[in-house]
Amino acid sequence: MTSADWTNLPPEHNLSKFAAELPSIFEDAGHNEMYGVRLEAPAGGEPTPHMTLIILQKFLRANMDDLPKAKTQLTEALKWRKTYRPLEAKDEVFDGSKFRGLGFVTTIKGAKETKNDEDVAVFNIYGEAAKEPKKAFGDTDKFVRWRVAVMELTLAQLNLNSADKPIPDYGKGPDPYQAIQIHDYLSVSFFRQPGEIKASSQKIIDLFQRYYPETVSYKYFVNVPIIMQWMMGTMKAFMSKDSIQKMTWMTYGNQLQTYLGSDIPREYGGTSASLKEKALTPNYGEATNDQSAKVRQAADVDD
Ligand code: HEM
Repeated sequence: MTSADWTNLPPEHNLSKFAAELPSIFEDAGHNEMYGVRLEAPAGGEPTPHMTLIILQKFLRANMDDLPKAKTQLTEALKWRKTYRPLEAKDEVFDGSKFRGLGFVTTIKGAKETKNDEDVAVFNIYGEAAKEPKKAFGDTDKFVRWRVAVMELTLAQLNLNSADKPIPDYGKGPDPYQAIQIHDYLSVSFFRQPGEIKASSQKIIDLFQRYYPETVSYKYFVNVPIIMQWMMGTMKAFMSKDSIQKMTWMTYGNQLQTYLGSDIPREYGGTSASLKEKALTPNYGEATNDQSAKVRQAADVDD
């Protein structure tokens, strides 16, 4: 079955049933925008727009196809977006002295574990932030807002509004509208995790699980010193079984090529430009590059 079949979803399919419930969900949440996409209920005998179905599928998959649970999660996520206004975080100015150098969004061709020609990849250089944990993590709310800005920038790069990637077999195959996530822990070494890191990371893990289901495919943790690999065990306690299965950690940066191929930034031994040269970042109040501005514009949806 090909993506074309999404226009002929049978009414008894869970995605069709979910789409039919959208009007009541919108009314309950008072909002209908998700990741920059205006969700649309089926109307006038027309099929539900492809991008709406892709987003509904994320909520269904995160709930093992349980429709009532998916509906509750979508409603909560829409309510959160209505008040938190995460799209606006992409345009806000963040304190560069706290966050510059910690989050980058780029693209990688030929990643070995995904089926995509090109993937959007988000790099979080948390090893850098751990040198002075109070700076980036001391104010949890500010950190969360910045991390949400990085996430929304990542989702904007996925071009969810273009619906140009095929969705195989009623959504049973891999979802191509997902990013790869890399955490870089270079030069970190703690025997105990500082309290502010623990608080901020737990908060964002919980928030992403609730409001950004199925938006990340594979997660790589690089430059994890052997002495710190115990942390994997403590982090796993906060994560779903599904996301644990898609995580890989490694001691050295250049091991990333084994999974993502050679088109990775130079600092990981790849052939692509370094993150500082090529990647997008949130706004730190300096002249942003044109590409960043364009991405922000493309994802903007009026409320
Ligand atoms: C000590 C320095 C560290 C800092 C500052 C740090 C920071 C963070 C933050 C802020 C998150 C929240 C998720 C996100 O932003 O995407 C996170 C998640 C996570 N961290 Fe760390 N971390 C550190 C060390 C480690 C180590 C040594 C490991 C073990 C390999 C580890 C494994 C994880 C895992 C598995 C997650 C969950 C990722 C997810 O569900 O997306 N962290 N970390």
